[in-house]
Amino acid sequence: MTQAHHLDLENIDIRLNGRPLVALDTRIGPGEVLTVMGPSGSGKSSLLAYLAGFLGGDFTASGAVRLDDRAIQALPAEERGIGLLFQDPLLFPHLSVAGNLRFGLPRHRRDKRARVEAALAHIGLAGFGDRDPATLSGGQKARVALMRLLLSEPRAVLLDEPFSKLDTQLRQEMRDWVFQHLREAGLPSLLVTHDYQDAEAAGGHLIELA
Ligand SMILES: Nc1ncnc2c1ncn2[C@@H]1O[C@H](COP(=O)(O)OP(=O)(O)OP(=O)(O)O)[C@@H](O)[C@H]1O
Repeated sequence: MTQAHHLDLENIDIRLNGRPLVALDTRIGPGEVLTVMGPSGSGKSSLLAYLAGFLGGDFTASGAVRLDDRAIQALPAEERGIGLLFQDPLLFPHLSVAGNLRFGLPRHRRDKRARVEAALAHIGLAGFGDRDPATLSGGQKARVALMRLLLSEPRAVLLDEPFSKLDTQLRQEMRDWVFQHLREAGLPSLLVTHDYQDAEAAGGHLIELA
């Protein structure tokens, strides 16, 4: 484990046009995954949007979001230190695979080339650096997306249905792979999913929004 981070969600109260939508008070420790489930419209995406810093205008929210004891709920999204992983890998089509990974690296990092090479080897894609991301398989794209996220050195991660577009076998492999990496990186994570097997593989607490 390189570093240990923790995320505190203190008395979070999200309302939509004044009506209570999400109420939550919990801590996510280093390497832990909190799974959030619930029916369509119960507020899962709104919770992620609040934590990430882009909740829409019809919503109001109160409560503190502390990342490593620092309140971040008033910071702009890019200053929060939170990484996002979505359903689609969202690789930049105009960049090579290596270019996508390089994009994740903080600007001040030196030895970028060596880091990207090491990252490619780590995800089993040594020699794939010059490839167009469109030529990768679904699983390869997903691995590049997670590695790009980890290279950006987030202090917490939000995952929004990250496996839902993968077929059953790949889904199983990817969930184990992703959760293992998040654990090893000591990152507190929040997973939104409709799949109980995702929750089981995540291994942490589960909350269900009503
Ligand atoms: N930009 C928006 N402006 C106004 N209302 C919104 C907006 N986005 C979502 N809503 C409403 O907020 C409520 C919660 O939506 P949200 O997307 O958070 O639910 P969800 O649990 O993520 O649903 P799903 O599982 O379908 O993705 C719903 O009633 C939805 O219609």
